[in-house]
Amino acid sequence: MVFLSRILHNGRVRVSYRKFIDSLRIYVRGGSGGMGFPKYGGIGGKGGSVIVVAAEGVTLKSLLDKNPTKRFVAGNGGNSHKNRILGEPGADITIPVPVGITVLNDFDQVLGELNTDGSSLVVAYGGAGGNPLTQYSGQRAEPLSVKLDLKLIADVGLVGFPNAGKSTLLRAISRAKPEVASYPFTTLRPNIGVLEYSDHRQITMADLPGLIEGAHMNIGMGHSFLKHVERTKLLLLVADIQGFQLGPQYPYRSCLDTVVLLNKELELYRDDLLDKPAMLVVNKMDVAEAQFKYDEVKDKLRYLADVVGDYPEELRPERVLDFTEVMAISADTDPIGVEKLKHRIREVLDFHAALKQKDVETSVIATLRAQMAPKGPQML
Ligand SMILES: Nc1nc2c(ncn2[C@@H]2O[C@H](COP(=O)(O)OP(=O)(O)OP(=O)(O)O)[C@@H](O)[C@H]2O)c(=O)[nH]1
Repeated sequence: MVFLSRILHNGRVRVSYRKFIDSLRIYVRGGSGGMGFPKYGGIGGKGGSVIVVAAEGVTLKSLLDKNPTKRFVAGNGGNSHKNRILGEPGADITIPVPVGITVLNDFDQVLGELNTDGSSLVVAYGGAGGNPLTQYSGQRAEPLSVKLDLKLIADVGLVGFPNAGKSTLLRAISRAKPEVASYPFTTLRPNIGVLEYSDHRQITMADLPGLIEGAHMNIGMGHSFLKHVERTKLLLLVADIQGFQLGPQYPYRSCLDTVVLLNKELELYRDDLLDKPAMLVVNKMDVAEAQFKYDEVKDKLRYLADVVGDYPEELRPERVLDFTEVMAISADTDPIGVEKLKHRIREVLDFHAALKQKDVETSVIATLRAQMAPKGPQML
């Protein structure tokens, strides 16, 4: 029953993305400036500002629970008077937000990103204090609405159809304890686990809700949570060797189909996600005939470009993911395979980090050469 109530809604698959909040609109206003004092030329105090500050351990839900009105107003500047010619400045107000927040204005323009603990951004300035230019009236600050949009920061993002075993893999490879169950869409919110290595290196991995074909049309959990893989350095696709079927009235999708369809959904969300380094894990290799099925399909999985032409246009991605590696494991029963995967993930991340570093060095050298060439010694 749980399964049915989760998947059937007006005959379409639709599951709400409850409890976990990854976007919140708030209303902010800087404090008004204090009144000036014309008789003595006194200047009113400036209004306080509203500042968002990233802090570990804060969630958008805890912010909302503590501030159900979602309104944040800074203190007004003090008036100037004969004992205090310069009015006292209004108190700033700080709003603690989770690390990984992007702040956007009403036009969806990015005002700033807070990606490290303690980073901050002023979202509303206070009004100027009354002075001769304002005929000594304090300036009122305009109310603004800003959107706090959370994108998790993890090194690796798990992407797969529901039930592929993403949460099982995250449990096996890290100390995270995401919920695992045999029905689709168990994962309703992203979970993050930490992969720990013997030399204390740590790599973070995010487990995202399952994605199905049509996710871009908001089917299943939709694909909006794919924003959480935008900042990951590696996409780890997980596919069930048995394929996937949401219910009897839905088409069966083979393991290869699910990978092609995931590729398509990623492309429809943001096609530059396809440029990210990617690995593929084929899971549940302990089930009957898994090895036979895998042997049949592994080359096709590795070279998707050779097979996507066989798919109808609406399912066919225009560009394909280039997997650095395709690995077959059983997340549930093969700790050695999981350990091997853990080490490959690290090698792949390190390899791409070194490539990126080399790119940066090459471009710095090219810029320096270009700057030096006209001034350096010239051979005639
Ligand atoms: N036989 C077998 N079953 C597995 C394996 N990995 C996961 N499962 C089972 O597959 C089912 C789904 O596993 P989950 O880890 O919840 O899958 P998920 O991809 O996180 O699913 P969603 O949360 O719906 O996206 C559970 O019943 C798991 O026990 C495996 O390696 N072998």
